[in-house]
Amino acid sequence: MTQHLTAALNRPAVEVHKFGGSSLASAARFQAVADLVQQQCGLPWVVVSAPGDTTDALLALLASYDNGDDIKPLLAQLTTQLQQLVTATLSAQAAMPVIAKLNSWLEQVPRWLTCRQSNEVLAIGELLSASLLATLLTEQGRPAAAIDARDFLVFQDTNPNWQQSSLLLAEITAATPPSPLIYVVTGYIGRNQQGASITLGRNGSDYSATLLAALLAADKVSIWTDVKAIYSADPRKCASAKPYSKVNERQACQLAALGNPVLHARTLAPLTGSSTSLLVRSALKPEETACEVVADAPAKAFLTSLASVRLVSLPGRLAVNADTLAEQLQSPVVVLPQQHDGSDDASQRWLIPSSVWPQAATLLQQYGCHPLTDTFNYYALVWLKASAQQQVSYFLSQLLQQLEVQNAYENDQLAVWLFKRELTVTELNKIHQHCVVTKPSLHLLVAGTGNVGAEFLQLLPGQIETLGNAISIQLAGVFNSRQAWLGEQLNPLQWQSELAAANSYSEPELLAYIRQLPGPKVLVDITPSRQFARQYPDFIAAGCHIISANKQGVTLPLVEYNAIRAELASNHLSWRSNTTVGAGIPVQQVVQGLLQSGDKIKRISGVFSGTLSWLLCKFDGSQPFSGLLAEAAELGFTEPDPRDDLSGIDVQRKLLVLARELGLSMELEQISLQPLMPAALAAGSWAEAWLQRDLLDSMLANARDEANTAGKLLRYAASLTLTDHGPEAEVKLLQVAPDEPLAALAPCDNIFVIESQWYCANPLVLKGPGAGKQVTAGGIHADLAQLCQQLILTGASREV
Ligand SMILES: NC(=O)C1=CN([C@@H]2O[C@H](COP(=O)(O)OP(=O)(O)OC[C@H]3O[C@@H](n4cnc5c(N)ncnc54)[C@H](OP(=O)(O)O)[C@@H]3O)[C@@H](O)[C@H]2O)C=CC1
Ligand SMILES: N[C@@H](CC=O)C(=O)O
Repeated sequence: MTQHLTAALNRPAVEVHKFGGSSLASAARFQAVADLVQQQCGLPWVVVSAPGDTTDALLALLASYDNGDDIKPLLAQLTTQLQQLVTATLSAQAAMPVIAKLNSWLEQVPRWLTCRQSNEVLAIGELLSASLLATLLTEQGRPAAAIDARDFLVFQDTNPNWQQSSLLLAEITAATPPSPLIYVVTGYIGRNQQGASITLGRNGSDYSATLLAALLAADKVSIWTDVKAIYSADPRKCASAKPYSKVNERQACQLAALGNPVLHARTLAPLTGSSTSLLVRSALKPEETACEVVADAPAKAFLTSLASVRLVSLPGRLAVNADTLAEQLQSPVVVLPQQHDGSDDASQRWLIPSSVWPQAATLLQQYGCHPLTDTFNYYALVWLKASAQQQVSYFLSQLLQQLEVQNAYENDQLAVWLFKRELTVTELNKIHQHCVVTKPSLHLLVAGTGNVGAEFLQLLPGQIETLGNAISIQLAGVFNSRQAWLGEQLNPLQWQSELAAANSYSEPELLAYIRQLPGPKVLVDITPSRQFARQYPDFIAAGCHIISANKQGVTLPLVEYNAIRAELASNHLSWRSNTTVGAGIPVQQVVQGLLQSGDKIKRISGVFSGTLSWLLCKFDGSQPFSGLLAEAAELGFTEPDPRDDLSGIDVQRKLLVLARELGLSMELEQISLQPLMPAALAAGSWAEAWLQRDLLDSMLANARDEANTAGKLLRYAASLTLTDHGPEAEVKLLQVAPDEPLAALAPCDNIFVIESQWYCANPLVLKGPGAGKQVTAGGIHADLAQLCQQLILTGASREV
């Protein structure tokens, strides 16, 4: 390869930009390419493919001619299509010479066909792209010249003739006028030593670009495509495919040799050993970071497939190697790793695409190589490993067995699996999750933005950061009873202003949005709404794990509660509700821990209401009870409607939650309840009840006086006892002696006294603040962190 041309051109930095057919499929996309070219610094060199599917249309024309059909209709259709492209892209005046050239090429088609000069026909698409783009750039004030690559790109057999090509290119640039020009070069075509046009095969324009870059000793080649990177797998099939920003050269070559569509096998060859960097960039999203192919990038994991291949067993010593055959076939030939089955079988196994098998068989015969056994047709999946340490795990091998893998070949760098049928997208995704370590990502939806919900959201950015190394939590929705702020990657710092500006929503709209979010996803219910909790089955069917601070769901009548559990089980989803009892105190976890480790719980009792604990601890007669109640509400201890606390229903619900944790099929009505408010306050709204607070004050003053007289303290207590006749559960106001465990509470404390087979004489006691927005929001985050842990351990997206 020569580098003299760059010196002769005396340009500070040389960049080659290649645009494929889909980037040039319409006038709008030509315009976008022209804009992109103009944004590049200096004088970029541009390599273009044929517009859209022009090459396919030309190939169809050739096939039609070979079949003896009349080509006129196809030719007329193509002529119209290309002329329209030109007129839609350029002004009338600028279009005229381009149309004239196009017509002259198309008019020669019948003659070329007769003379069997099919490559002349195939060149038309690239010639048009170069001419059209150069004219468009010039029209926009950036003088450009179209170059037919056949004027300089010369091949000897299948190899470029570097010296001749370099000299010819220098002559072209020397002959152009001195004003600075952007050169737009045709991809895909060249000339052989005899002067005949040749084409460079599938994705040949990429190869043209790297050949040109080598001739120019360019600093950089950008391959502009419709994808933004080289992915761990085909992103159209694998939802969790990872875009890589750097891919090492060895693996890029391997991928190309395996027929991966992003890079052509020969694309990389001209740059081997040079300092030219190769970038894959998205023409649709040019602002996104490019993916660079570099020599020393760490290896990554990839999964790539060959849809229909022949497995060919050949003798150990061969007169031809796989690379040579691949070159001749212009198609991948994959050498399979040896199977270490203990035999001394020295034969080689190659995979050859079925589409080129007839030619391959003929070539092999010419080299005197005869397949040892019959060849078979397979779908092949290849895993390029990120390191030699990556092995086929137990779970992966189980999965492969389930999918009826026929043959498996593995070495330190890759594993190849052969199947009798093409794998489905779901199957591919499952294998991908085992082969490519991806950080799970969890979509989070938050319902309820009141007292506790706002605190939860306030803590969220810190939690996202804390858990960020192992899992990516993406806020995907925040809503209350009025508005919903929905979107896949919301900034939690902006929830207040964004929600305030958000629209109202309907339940079907919300569900439709959630359904289309990729899993895993979690709905965090921080509302007090029973109606909302009744919709859990819909959210679960839409793929959501559930975290409830809302006690309504966990205390629904058994029929509904069991239906939710069944829906969760059939969707393999979980339900966490640790804050429904004891706020941040991990009561349910402790109960579950004891049960799972074989203990038998006999009784759970204590003070389960933070609000009532706070009120009764503080209630010394210096102010009416209702005065303290207003303070408790202000501090965020009370339920949204404080009568849920005063009526004892909140504690009754908590006791039911614990009973159900113990596996008891209980209903709320089975828990006897002594309210801590007069019945008259139950009617109407809370505002109306508040007007009758004197009744409440006098009831509590009386109770306090009675307790004082007995030298005791008031505590609102709950207990669940498992007796031989079944469970007994009650919630009531107690007078306790100052030396009893329930007496020694700080305001707002909950206490849970657990008596079990193991904790018999000396019960297990959990104590701490049982209400308040901070501890509750913290408790919800603990549930979220546990869910994340579960997703990390099980490989989140395996739940797909
Ligand atoms: N405070 C505490 O110590 C503890 C509280 N909890 C539970 O936390 C939950 C929230 O309490 P808190 O924050 O004080 O309540 P708030 O009344 O302050 O806030 C409730 C929020 O839920 C929203 N909401 C109500 N109904 C719906 C619905 N159908 N759909 C969507 N959103 C709805 C409300 O919307 P809008 O703003 O539109 O009215 C509001 O944003 C309750 O279930 C409570 O029992 C659990 C443990 C401890
Ligand atoms: N209002 C409740 C809040 C927590 O569940 C209580 O006071 O315990």
